[in-house]
Amino acid sequence: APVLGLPDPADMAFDLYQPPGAAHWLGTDNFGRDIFARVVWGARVALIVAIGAALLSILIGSALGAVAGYFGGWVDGLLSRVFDIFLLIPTFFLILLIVALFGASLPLTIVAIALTTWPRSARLMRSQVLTLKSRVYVQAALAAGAPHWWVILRHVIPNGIAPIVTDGTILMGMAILTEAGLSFLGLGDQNMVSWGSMIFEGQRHLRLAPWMSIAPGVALLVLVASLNLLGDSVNFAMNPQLRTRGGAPKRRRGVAPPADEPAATAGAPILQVTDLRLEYAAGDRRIAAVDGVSFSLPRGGSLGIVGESGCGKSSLGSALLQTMPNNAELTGGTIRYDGRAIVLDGKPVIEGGRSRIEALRWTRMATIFQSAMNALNPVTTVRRQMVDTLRLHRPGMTRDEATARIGEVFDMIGIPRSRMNAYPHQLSGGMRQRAMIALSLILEPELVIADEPTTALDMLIQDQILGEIADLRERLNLSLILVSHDMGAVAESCETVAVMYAGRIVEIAPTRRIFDRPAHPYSRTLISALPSLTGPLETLDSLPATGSAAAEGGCRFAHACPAATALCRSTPPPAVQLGGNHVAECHYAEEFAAEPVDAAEPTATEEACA
Ligand SMILES: Nc1ncnc2c1ncn2[C@@H]1O[C@H](COP(=O)(O)OP(=O)(O)OP(=O)(O)O)[C@@H](O)[C@H]1O
Repeated sequence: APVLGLPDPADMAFDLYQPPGAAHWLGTDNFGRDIFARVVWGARVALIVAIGAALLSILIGSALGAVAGYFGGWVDGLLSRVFDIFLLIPTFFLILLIVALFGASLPLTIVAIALTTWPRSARLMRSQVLTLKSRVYVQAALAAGAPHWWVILRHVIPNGIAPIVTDGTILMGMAILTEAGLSFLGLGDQNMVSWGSMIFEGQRHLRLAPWMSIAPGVALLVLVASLNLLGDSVNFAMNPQLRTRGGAPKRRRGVAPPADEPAATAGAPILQVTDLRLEYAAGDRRIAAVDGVSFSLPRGGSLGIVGESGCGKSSLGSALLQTMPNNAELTGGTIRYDGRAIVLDGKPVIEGGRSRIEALRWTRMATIFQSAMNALNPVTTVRRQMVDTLRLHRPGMTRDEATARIGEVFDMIGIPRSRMNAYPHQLSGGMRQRAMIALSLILEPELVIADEPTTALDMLIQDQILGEIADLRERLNLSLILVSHDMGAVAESCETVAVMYAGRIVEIAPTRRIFDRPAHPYSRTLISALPSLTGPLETLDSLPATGSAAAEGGCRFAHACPAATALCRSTPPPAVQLGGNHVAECHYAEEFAAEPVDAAEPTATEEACA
């Protein structure tokens, strides 16, 4: 108010009960005091109470909540009872007691509000910490020798604070309303201008000067509503996931099936992808994660998609199933399942009010996720999750029939039936991944998309699981897409290999053929990086990070290619057909294909392919 040059809120004039006008924007009260000046001064009291009470409440609540959640056991039991006791104390009663004992003052009002609201922050922080403490980065910090207080301060509180800060803005609103209520009752600090006391005075003169109570009432409403909106914005700003993935899966605008679409033809590939493009919105940037991918998978066939981390393999997998995050968009391309379009020009095909992919997902096209621990619901038994999936798609199925079907799939995957009622955390990593495979097969799909199904498992279990997938594929005549960064794993399980680099399939060929005659220098690098079974140990060359040559118009691998020429740097390579379903995007594909890769020693994979 002093900055705005407003009159002193206590200044009295002779213009009593002046309605709002040019001289007094919000009018004057029964003593001729300027209401606008008093509303602005009142805002100061409201904000002091709001910030003071919320800060105190969050500080006490977060600290005690973090300790309770982190240490658990009797510490948690004791502190939780303390939270409960404080939650039971009525704020007004406590303040009445304080006013009676110490007299009314603003700091005491702040302390009283904080004393009754901190358990709210404490409970919130406790539940955050209960989840966070089992995270791997917390375990890693402890294993590295960090003391508990450091782990709480450095890892637990910063990761759990976002919802508490958001709740803090709601606490601020509550504190303002409580202070206004107290002042209304005459229990506030009488030396300060408060909206509550203004409303009280206003209601006594309501007929004569309604503006006296309307002005502080509206100010109260606007400030509390603004704080709630601020809470939403703080949450949005502190949680990057809300900006990218937040909310329910996005409903994407669909298209009707093409009028001239032929009926499903026998012998059509189970999956046919043409020029598929997927982009992510990351702030102002667009990331073209899948940049014109085409391939075709025959029924019962198997395709391995390999490439380095970040080349777009998982994005391609999610585009095929239409399970992309909300910041992803298909910007073009067609996907046909069994001859019928499920995506046309980047848009999902809708038929009878439902997208075709929804009708196919899990029943005919299933997926095996990368990390079974994240994919399986931790608070539900494996059997329960499978029963739910079965009954969702087959509503007539009884619980006993569902359990019998789960038993069959468990036998097939090699998990003892007795483990059906286990929770995911009670299973070993390999068993959990097998349970994930069982879940993907429960509805007898025709096509399975496995995204790095053996990551995080030891070599022996990796090998067993890949062997089981290959075996199941043969027994059930499944079609398989295996996404992996491991050329060897793909060679063991798939008939065809597609090598991806910077969002494109740069080479695709039957497995034996790509190992014998790789025609793209990137595939050659991947193959020569496979360990030799009998040769001496070699130091591997590393590749520079994915380049931006594509943006400049050349081959996207040119910056890392030992054989790149001026042509590679200036002109995008054509898709060179090398015969026998072998295609490579390289200006010199024919020359490379004529040159065997490293004939000296058989690699582990070559043995597997043989
Ligand atoms: N949700 C997202 N928002 C923004 N960019 C993303 C998102 N997910 C992936 N990307 C980017 O898209 C590109 C392709 O990522 P993708 O996860 O598909 O690669 P990948 O080959 O599967 O890698 P990895 O083997 O490590 O899983 C990368 O540049 C990645 O940073």
